[in-house]
Amino acid sequence: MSEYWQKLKAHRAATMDTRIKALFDADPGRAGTFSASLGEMLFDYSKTSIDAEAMALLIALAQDRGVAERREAMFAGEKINDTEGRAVLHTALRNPDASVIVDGEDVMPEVRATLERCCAFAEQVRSGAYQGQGGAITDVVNIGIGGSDLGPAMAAIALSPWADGPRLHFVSNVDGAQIAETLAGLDPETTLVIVSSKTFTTIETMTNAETAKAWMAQKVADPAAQFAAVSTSAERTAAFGIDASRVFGFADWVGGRYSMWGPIGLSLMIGIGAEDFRAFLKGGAEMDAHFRAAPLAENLPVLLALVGIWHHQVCGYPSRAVLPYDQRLSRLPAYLQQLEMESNGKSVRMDGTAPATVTGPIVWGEPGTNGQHAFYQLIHQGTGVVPCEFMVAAKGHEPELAHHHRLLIGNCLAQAEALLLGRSMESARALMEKAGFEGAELERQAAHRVFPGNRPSTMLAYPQLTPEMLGRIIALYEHRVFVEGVILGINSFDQWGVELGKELASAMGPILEGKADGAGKDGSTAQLVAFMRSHG
Ligand SMILES: O=P(O)(O)OC[C@H]1O[C@H](O)[C@H](O)[C@@H](O)[C@@H]1O
Repeated sequence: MSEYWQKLKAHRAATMDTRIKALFDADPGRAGTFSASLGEMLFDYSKTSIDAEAMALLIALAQDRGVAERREAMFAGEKINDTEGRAVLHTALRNPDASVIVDGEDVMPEVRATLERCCAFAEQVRSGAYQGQGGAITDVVNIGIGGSDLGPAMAAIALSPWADGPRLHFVSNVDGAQIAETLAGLDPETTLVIVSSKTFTTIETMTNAETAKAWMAQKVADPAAQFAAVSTSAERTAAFGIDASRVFGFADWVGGRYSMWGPIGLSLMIGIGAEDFRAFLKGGAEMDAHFRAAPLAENLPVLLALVGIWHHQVCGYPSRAVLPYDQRLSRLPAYLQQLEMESNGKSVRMDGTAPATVTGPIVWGEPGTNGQHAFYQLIHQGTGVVPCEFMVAAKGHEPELAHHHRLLIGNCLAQAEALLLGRSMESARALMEKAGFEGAELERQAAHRVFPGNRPSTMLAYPQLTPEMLGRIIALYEHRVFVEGVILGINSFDQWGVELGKELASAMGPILEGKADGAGKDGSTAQLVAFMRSHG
């Protein structure tokens, strides 16, 4: 363990009893000092126990771990994903004017050409220049899972005020319930199906794609003509029968969970239009430029990562909650669960050794104010501490409902304040006295109304959720994951942990069908197979 980890732990131990509120009392400028901004986006991490010394140590740790060097290696197209032998260049997708060399070749002409093709196809679908066999496309179904679903599905909700194209639907689960219910409401003659899969082998996606094709074939003479594909495998998309003119490729240096900036965003492009999609890319590129240029101590992704390191690795809080006070970001927690947990949920470092500290935390969340009426009880009064990452826009999209938005913001700020301040036993007693309690009963009732407070939170505030702002937010979190990964010494860009379950699942099919026996299975699995066979 490097000297900075030791120093951070020692500093935490020495300052544990200092309440965050006391840090504000001691330093009237605290909010400004422990905040950073990019244009009109403000990141305030002052409601955490990080003080000047902790921040200096965290920055020193980031420097010691080579964050700046790794960052440049990533942008330069070096093969930093070295367990898969790949570069990591999703940033190139949102910066089409850049020049990036991989294996001696400038990859950008291809990136630009694909973006142009995607945008052109999206506009053809929107304008009716491309038609279904029963007329203009009214509905688009994106079939994909994980990184081939969560990004565009999340963004389609986030950017609904910009949706002026065909309706978008997303099918990911192999559970037939989802595709059955989605297709039930649609007309095959005016539906476009986009099969999105980096590998084009994912069992869920391929099963759903075949089902959609059969559904289409019931009413349409040439079902494949109403399919498009997004994949790195031109061979497999051709084998599925999709014409190359509607196949949009990307390179293996775009990780699945980092892929919404390229052709995986095709459904979104159709929904909101090429121009607004480009604004989303622009927002991502702005965050990239900031990430590369801003000093570490003013660098939003670096600061967000260091707050994460402080809370999980130094303070030992096991999870973090993402709490967007923005109903349109309702799928952001799910998106971030893949981004963060698939990237940094590792038990091995780049060099093959075990990490010296815990790695990625559990990430969870729900939009506010809904969460307040559900799990905030635990956040306020539970025995464990959950650092909360709030986010909120100053302005909504419903001017006639500005009073709703005021309430939304009020709740968001009040929750962060309540977490910070808490309520002492003394105040709880005063409340109970007013309510007419006395003696032992007053004490008992008051104890239930105590809030420990001193619970950390951060706030990401922005003027309004626009395509550009969403691009900034997503890129901010991507780079946060990267910085945390570099500090932990792990590869944030592979996902070997998803493979074993897949292998076992493909062997389970024949056993469930009774075509293979389950000999050698553990007792529990054998019992469950028997249950499924007899009740199925
Ligand atoms: O895009 P695909 O190749 O179909 O992959 C879809 C998803 O499945 C895999 O199991 C990975 O865990 C994800 O990172 C990926 O996004």
